[in-house]
Amino acid sequence: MSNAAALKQVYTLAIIKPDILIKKKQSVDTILQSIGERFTIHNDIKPINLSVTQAEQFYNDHRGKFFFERLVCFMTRGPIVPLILTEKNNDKNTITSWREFIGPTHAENARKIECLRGKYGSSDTWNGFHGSGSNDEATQEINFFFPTFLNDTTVDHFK
Ligand SMILES: Nc1ncnc2c1ncn2[C@@H]1O[C@H](COP(=O)(O)OP(=O)(O)OP(=O)(O)O)[C@@H](O)[C@H]1O
Repeated sequence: MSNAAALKQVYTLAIIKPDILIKKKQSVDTILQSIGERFTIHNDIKPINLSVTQAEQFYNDHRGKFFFERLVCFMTRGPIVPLILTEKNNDKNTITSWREFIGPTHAENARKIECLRGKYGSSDTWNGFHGSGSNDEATQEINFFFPTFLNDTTVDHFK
């Protein structure tokens, strides 16, 4: 593996999901501030809307599961904010750290601990936040939303 490939793995792809932008709009600045205290945000913070085709593609691994249609419907219901993040503490793994920060997928588990999903999520589907599950997934998901970022030579990927 080249150095560049190894160092690029520090990124993760986070999403603030539509439930936050629809139901908890007044909390977005607070959420972004708390994210910014722990993570560096590498992209412009810009709400975008996913088409059904894009949402189906993004969650393709879940195709066939009982919640797939519900998930696609939810993710296309309103704007989302995709974020490229790195953990500010170099001793911590960005992907694990962000997933810990957002908390468990299911609302009932998330509410038991201090985490973003526990605080702002509403249900198993409307759970507020996404985080890449692995380095490969992070690369794939960053390329999905930001096709030029990982190959952008004007970005310092070596920090
Ligand atoms: N049992 C379920 N019932 C309803 N919705 C679900 C269920 N499991 C997952 N989902 C929805 O599908 C998304 C993707 O599921 P996945 O298993 O990948 O969870 P995750 O990795 O915690 O979430 P994400 O991929 O969004 O970070 C979840 O975040 C949630 O919105």
